[in-house]
Order: sequence, then structure tokens, then C-alpha cells
Amino acid sequence: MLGALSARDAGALAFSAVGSYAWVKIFDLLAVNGVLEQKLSRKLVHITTGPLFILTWPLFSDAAYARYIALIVPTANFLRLLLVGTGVLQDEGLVKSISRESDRTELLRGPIYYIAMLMAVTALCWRDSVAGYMVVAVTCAGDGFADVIGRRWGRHCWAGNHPKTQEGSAAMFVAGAGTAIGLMSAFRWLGYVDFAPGPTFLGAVFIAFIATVVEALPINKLVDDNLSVPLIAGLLANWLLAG
Ligand SMILES: Nc1ccn([C@@H]2O[C@H](COP(=O)(O)OP(=O)(O)OP(=O)(O)O)[C@@H](O)[C@H]2O)c(=O)n1
Ligand SMILES: C/C(=C\CO)CCC[C@H](C)CCC[C@H](C)CCCC(C)C
Repeated sequence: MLGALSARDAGALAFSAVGSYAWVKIFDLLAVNGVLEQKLSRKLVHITTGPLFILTWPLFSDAAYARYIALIVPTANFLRLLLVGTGVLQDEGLVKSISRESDRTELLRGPIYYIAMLMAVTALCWRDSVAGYMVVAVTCAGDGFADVIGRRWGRHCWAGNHPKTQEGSAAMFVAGAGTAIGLMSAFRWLGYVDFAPGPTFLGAVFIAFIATVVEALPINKLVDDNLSVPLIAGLLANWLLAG
């Protein structure tokens, strides 16, 4: 029995590890070959890796230790960014796919906070709490779409925080709330969480709104969006959302 569970968790771990490497590599190749602009490649990695990582969770067994096996992949990625960001390891492709200006030290800010968020959600929430889905939805899809949409179609800047736009914030709100409701519904359908959809989805919409307001505040020179957005969403979800 234990052997069968271990085989399942080992398979899930292998899938997640190979998947994370291959996914970032695909965007690296697309950026290096000029198919995708570097900034867009970085944001597409930002939007997709967190939700895709969460979608690998059902592959793991019901064992109490399963979350810690799942935690190995973000932890390994955290160490990889730490080694490349500090210059101990060279990986031009990685730097190009997830930094703005090919500056390796940038990996030590937004991207490493992003992975720390995934590690915290895996360890603290795992499949059993809707708070984790909320945090991943607003940080990955919400914050990512604010940039992708705002940079291209943003016309109306917020007063006091010039580069951020109302169009970007609207995209963040819709993508954050929509992804949260989608992930919560999927994991409820799979039987990992149980909640009353009406109040929980209303709470998710409210939290996506507050996270959108926080993202638009002129504070990202003081605190990175990959810290402020998950922190506010996590605190509110823990307080407001049951399950
Ligand atoms: N609410 C928002 C957020 C972002 N943007 C657009 O996306 C760009 C980058 O936004 P920012 O949050 O500053 O992203 P970065 O600092 O590049 O990346 P990150 O915060 O994810 O580390 C802005 O200049 C703007 O064009 C926007 O229009 N509206
Ligand atoms: C560019 C990023 C943030 C900037 O705001 C995100 C960086 C992502 C990491 C390099 C890779 C993270 C991998 C995940 C821990 C696992 C994904 C698994 C899945 C199967 C694709």
C-alpha cells in the first residue's frame, strides 16, 4: 500500500519537476528566438506557472506527507533562482525568460518572491483551503494580466502612480476573480474542498477587488507586487472565506 502511494507521489513529483523545467524552457526559447518579446515571455511565465503547479496537486496521493513531496519542486526552483541570481550558476536562458532587462539580480526579487508564495501556499493551504487558490489566482493571473493588458491597451493612468492604468486594473480584477472561482470550483468538484458557492464566490470577488486596489497603489517601489498582493489576499481569504 505504502509502496503504491509512494509510486504515485514519485510520478507526480517527476511530472511536476520535468513540467516546470520544460515550461520555463519553452518561454526561454520563444524569447531567445524573438517569437515573444522578453517582457511578455516573463509575464506569460508569471501568469501560467502558479495555476499549472496547482493543477498538478490532484496527481499526488492523500498521504499526509504528499504536500511536502509537492513542495520539492518550488523549493528546487527557489534554490535555482538563488544560485543564478547571485551568479554562482550561469543560466542566460533562465535570466532572459524571467527578467525584464537580462539582469540576473532581478531573479532575487519578483521571481523569488513568487516562488516563496507558491511554497507558502503549498505548505500552509495545500488542497484543503480555498485561501490558497485565492492567493495564486490574484498573484499569478490577476497581477500578470494587469501588465499584459495594461501595457498594450492601457490609456487611462491612475493619478499618482503614472505607469499603472485603469484598463490594467480592470484586467487584474476580472482575471483574479475568474481564476479564483475557476480553481475553487475545480477543486470542489474533485472533492478536496467543500464550501457554499454563493458567499465564497462573493468573498472571492471582494478579495480580488481589494488586491486590485493594492496593486494599483504607488507602493511598488517600497514593496514588490509579488509580496503585497499575496499577503493582502491571504490575510483576507483566511478571515473571510470558509473552507
Ligand atoms: N494596474 C496595472 C498594472 C500594470 N500596468 C502596465 O504594466 C506595466 C508594468 O507594471 P508593473 O506592475 O510595474 O510591472 P513590473 O514592475 O514590470 O513587474 P512586476 O511588478 O510583476 O515585478 C506598467 O508600466 C503598465 O504599462 C497597467 O497598465 N496597469
Ligand atoms: C517570472 C516569474 C515571476 C515574476 O513575477 C515566475 C517565475 C517562475 C519560476 C522560474 C518557475 C516556477 C515553477 C513552479 C514552482 C512549478 C511549475 C510546475 C508546472 C507543472 C509548470
